[in-house]
Amino acid sequence: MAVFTSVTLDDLSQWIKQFPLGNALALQGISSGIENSNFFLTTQRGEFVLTLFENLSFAQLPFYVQLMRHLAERGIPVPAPVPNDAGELVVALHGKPAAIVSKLDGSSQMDPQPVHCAEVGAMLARMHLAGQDFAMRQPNLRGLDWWVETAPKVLPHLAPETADLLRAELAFQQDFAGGVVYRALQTGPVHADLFRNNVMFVGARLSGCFDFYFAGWDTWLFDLAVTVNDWCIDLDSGRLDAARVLALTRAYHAVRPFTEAEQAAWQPLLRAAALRFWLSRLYDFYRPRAAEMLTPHDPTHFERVLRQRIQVQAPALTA
Ligand SMILES: Nc1ncnc2c1ncn2[C@@H]1O[C@H](COP(=O)(O)OP(=O)(O)OP(=O)(O)O)[C@@H](O)[C@H]1O
Ligand SMILES: N[C@@H](CCO)C(=O)O
Repeated sequence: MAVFTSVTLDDLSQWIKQFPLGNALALQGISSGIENSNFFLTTQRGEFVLTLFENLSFAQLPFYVQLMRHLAERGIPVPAPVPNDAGELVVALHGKPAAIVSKLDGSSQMDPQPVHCAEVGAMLARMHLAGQDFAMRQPNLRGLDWWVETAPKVLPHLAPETADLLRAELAFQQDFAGGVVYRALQTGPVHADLFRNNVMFVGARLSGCFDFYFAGWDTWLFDLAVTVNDWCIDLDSGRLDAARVLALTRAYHAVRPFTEAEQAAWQPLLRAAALRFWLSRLYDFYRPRAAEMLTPHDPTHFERVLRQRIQVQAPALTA
């Protein structure tokens, strides 16, 4: 279980009084996350999720929780943060920033079919449009600057040929990000981590998405590339599955049509999205943190995905 900070019902008995939720009745650590300490929390008012943020500061958090509130108010199915009596969405618990959000119905679809991918594509496009009038700005903290800063920390651990791939891809991405095509891409607040395990379904209907704690200002296309690189691939080989790619991208396009620059940038951004998670997984793998139980994600998966995106042409965005 990835619970980095232990919390008991006793710890909550006074703390919960600042929220309009009644008494805390049950608390259960959630095993699946790797970034934060998450708990299912039952109170007299219903079921919620309590998150203690292990890496994010009080200064960084308003962006994420306000974005969730903004999207929830515009009908995007995301967890709504619960304000305390002072109107605050983030409050200290055991010295760490913490938030309570509504619990979504449904369960993850870990074997997605085109029908699920279409739901995800349409929701992502609606989310991008709904974020257009969000007033706060925060960069994607796992964007290019972070890649440049992090690569030297993991390179010494890699075999020479793997290190060459990382260096070459980073150089390619720096070059691409400096070009006219990249600068023409539409930007806004993006989720940036919309993997299968961050979306809920009830049957074939998407019931919500969560885990906004890697959200930030970035290109909409990067968000789409992150999503496609998880939802539309064969997990063993990293290969794209054309039927799922088309279902997801067409559903997105139907809500928010792609621009010419986006079509030109598609393959480079699929590579960028693979690099981003390869790097973060390498970083987590070689610099593990203490947790009660933690299984780090496999970095070689995204190395395979990156090699695939370099070698194999992806289906065109509006084919
Ligand atoms: N609002 C919610 N409603 C229902 N379940 C939730 C909600 N938020 C989190 N969960 C559950 O908690 C689990 C872990 O949450 P989350 O993915 O946010 O953790 P994390 O540590 O930030 O993870 P990650 O490894 O994906 O970055 C999810 O897989 C999901 O089962
Ligand atoms: N989605 C990330 C984990 C952090 O949310 C990964 O698969 O590496």
